[in-house]
Amino acid sequence: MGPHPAVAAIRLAVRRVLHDLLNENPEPPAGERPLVLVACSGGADSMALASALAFEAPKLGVRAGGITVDHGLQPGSDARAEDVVLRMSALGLAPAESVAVQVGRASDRAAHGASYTGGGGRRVGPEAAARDARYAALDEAADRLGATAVLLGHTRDDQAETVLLGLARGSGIRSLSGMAAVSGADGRYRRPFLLLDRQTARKACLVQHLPVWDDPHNTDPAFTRSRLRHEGLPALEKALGKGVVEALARTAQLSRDDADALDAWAAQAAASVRDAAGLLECAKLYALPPAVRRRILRRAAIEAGAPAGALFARHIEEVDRLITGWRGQGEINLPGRVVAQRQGGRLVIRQG
Ligand SMILES: Nc1ncnc2c1ncn2[C@@H]1O[C@H](COP(=O)(O)OP(=O)(O)OP(=O)(O)O)[C@@H](O)[C@H]1O
Repeated sequence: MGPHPAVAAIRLAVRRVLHDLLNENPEPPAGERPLVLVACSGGADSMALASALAFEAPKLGVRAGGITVDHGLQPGSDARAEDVVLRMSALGLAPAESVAVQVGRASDRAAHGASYTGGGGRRVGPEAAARDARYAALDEAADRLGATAVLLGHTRDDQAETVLLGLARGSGIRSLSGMAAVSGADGRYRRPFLLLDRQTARKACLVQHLPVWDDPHNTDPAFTRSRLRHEGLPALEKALGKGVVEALARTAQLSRDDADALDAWAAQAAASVRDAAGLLECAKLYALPPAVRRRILRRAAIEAGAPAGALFARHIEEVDRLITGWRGQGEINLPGRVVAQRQGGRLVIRQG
């Protein structure tokens, strides 16, 4: 008898990613077997992922290890992290490690010297600060251990939530495109479960008798994502039907393809709208479709020193009005002390 369908599904998802990794890296360094790590919180999604990696990796000549990050946000989190390490070891993952980070202040350092500042020192909320600290620690662990990839347990449900959060921000199709299946430096992070629903991951843990830890943050209504998970999405499903999660995940994929195409178009067009001195020509910008023009403006603002995370759609719209709604406006102030100004048919964006 084959494995339970949920177990078969999680294993297939991981096998596909391992095949991709082996195809991309046919020659592992110094003839060693490649190492793939799972980032495991001890929750159902990443425990299911850990079990599937431990099962599939040896069959493909891949070493499988696991890292759990102790954010130190709750009393006893260190003991829980050690417990996750034991569970990962019991699955056969080696190395299996916990890495402690401190979340909260920009001066904090993750263990082993990894640092986080929330991307250029921008101000971050508690959820984002924990995430930044976690990725810094995972990056550091992957470098130190020479791992080819780090697997993350985000599911289709997480993807649907991310799309809705992007939709609510109102900042264009890039923010609707959710999480990428492949991301990070050299495509280090992989999300094998992005097309798999959370219930399947949970079921796979249940039938394999894997104990899972439910993060109290996931049900705490103080957190936006938790409210969305427990109130927003169920209400949408009630109003629109059960297919909503799948449709939102599909929206993510379609939006990502569109956003990538528009980014590529904008990158090409950016050169053709500059004069010999490299300044942006307003008439040429005016002739471009708004989606392409705004991308060029955004890129120019970032190149001038505006921090990407602080640059919102409304900033770019204001700069765009210097092109499309010119009535002699003055300078537009952007984050990072960047100033945009129209001067004699040219758009000048520079740090003031
Ligand atoms: N403390 C942690 N240590 C290591 N990896 C983590 C940790 N927290 C999250 N991750 C990774 O990030 C993924 C997404 O985490 P998140 O908390 O957003 O979602 P989740 O649905 O609660 O996942 P899980 O059920 O695995 O906890 C996890 O599946 C895991 O791969």
